[in-house]
Amino acid sequence: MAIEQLFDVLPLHYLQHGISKFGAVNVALAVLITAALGVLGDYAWMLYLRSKMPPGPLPLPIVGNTFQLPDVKPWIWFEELSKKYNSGLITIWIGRNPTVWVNDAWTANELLDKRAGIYCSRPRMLVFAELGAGQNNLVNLITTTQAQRERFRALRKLTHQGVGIQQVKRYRDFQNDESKMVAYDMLTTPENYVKHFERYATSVVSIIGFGRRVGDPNDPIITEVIAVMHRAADLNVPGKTFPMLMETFPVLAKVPTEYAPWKHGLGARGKSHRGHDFFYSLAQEANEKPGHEDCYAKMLFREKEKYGLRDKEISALAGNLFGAGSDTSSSTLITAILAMRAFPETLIPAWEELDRVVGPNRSPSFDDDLELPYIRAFVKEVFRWRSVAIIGGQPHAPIQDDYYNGYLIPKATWVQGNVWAIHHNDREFPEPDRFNPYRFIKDHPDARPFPGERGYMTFGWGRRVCSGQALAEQGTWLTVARLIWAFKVEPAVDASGKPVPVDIFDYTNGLNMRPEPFEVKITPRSEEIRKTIIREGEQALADLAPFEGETKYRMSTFYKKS
Ligand code: HEM
Repeated sequence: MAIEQLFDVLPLHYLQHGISKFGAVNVALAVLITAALGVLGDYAWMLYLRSKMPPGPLPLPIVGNTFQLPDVKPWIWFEELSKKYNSGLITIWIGRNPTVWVNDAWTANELLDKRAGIYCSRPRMLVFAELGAGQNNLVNLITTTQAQRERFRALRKLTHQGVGIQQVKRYRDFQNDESKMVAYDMLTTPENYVKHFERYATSVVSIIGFGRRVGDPNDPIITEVIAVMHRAADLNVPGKTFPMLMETFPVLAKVPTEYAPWKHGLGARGKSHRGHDFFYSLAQEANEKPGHEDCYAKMLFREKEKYGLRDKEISALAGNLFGAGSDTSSSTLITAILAMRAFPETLIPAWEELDRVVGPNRSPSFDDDLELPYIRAFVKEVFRWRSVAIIGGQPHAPIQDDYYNGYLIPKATWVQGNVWAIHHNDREFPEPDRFNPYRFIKDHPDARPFPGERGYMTFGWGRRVCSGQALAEQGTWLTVARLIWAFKVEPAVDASGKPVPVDIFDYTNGLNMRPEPFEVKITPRSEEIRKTIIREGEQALADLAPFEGETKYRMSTFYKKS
């Protein structure tokens, strides 16, 4: 577009030549007039597009709606706007980029699922992709050309060979064992429940990826990877501090980081994508180590030639397990604890069901699933109530101009599913902030129609739906069922003996959100159950022994914020 090109085509020597020939004042005037005309023309183009696109607040030239964005949690504002304009789709201009927000389950289903062939691409993303995980990483891959689509299919196929529906059934035993370790660790340090969940989630993907478990909750791989994920999740929330100028003027991303405060330390020259080297090193280390022949890293090296895999792709595929799988899965479990603490009445039918079907002498396993419909509903409600990927992960982008209800959605527009609004609509979920598993019990008066068989949109849509969904659903079922079976979750008490309240709205501001730290009292439901947890935990630890091992690599030595 005009303005962007202006920056690209104004080499300095032309300017110097112009000044010596026409004088500084005249050149300055000419530059000013050209710039003003450029801005005007550009704004006219923005307004023209706006008249065709879904409704939304009036954008300003160059900055769009950026300075109207709230300081935190813009998804709540988008939900309000969607109600105000009475439209499932709204347009928000982040700088000069129009972004379309889908606030309604039926519209999301219509566009992102039913028209999956059109909405299968990602837009160009400076912050998340080019300065972050890489635009050629599967999660960010643009699929507008045939060659890109073929690469996407190959990378996605390889991911499915690691965590596809059939594959994850093979992981049930060790995933179950790691989940038993959570219950076991909760007996001694229940106050560290967040750490136990992070260890569990990281260990599961580490075993899958590298044949190596993560046994220590303070292992730097947990803290370092999750810290990077939180930073990426914070930086990518559209807001006044969102480095949106770069998305509008990609040329700004080329300015050396030390002179570019708007880059927030991203993409330091010569250090960009260093995280990749870390994951490549982990994968190579696993590949060279004897044993665990079926781990994902070894599979990637085996398939390297067949798929023409570059080192960066191996690194990205291996890294995605951690990047996409550890923070998301652990945050979901923290939400489950918050729900148990804030809505204790929902545990009573769960305990009744578990006591009837499972009893105190063993913990629940997958084989019980069909006989535990309320537990299944409970887990679904955890996914719905406070979905971790609150704006549905990365944006989709249509590969051609598309129309919906007469509105234009131009090719390559950011189209983002507002999962908050979708799961918060009281037409589908009456009293949406109330945690209520009965919404997912068939024919129950609290159940409402919802597109798709799962009843929630926590894992995204269409061809970009989360590759790790089966693994995450399986692991969340196992761990939530076990936690309910094992523990009472009650208010913590302060020094004066008063119960410590919790706030069900007090969540972080990242696009992967989790509850802010809260205190809670977690104790075994009975002495018999406590003994079972110990017995099963000791057995699980013995069964997990073949996965014990150390890595010599640390993320912090590869990936430095400048
Ligand atoms: C509770 C846990 C999880 C949640 C809520 C979640 C959610 C999501 C969402 C919303 C997306 C974007 C989908 C879209 O663009 O429509 C996504 C993408 C993705 N997720 Fe997950 N995820 C979870 C766990 C995992 C795990 C455990 C893995 C792998 C081990 C994983 C791997 C991926 C990958 C590779 C993509 C990119 C797919 C693509 O662009 O083609 N996720 N996830």
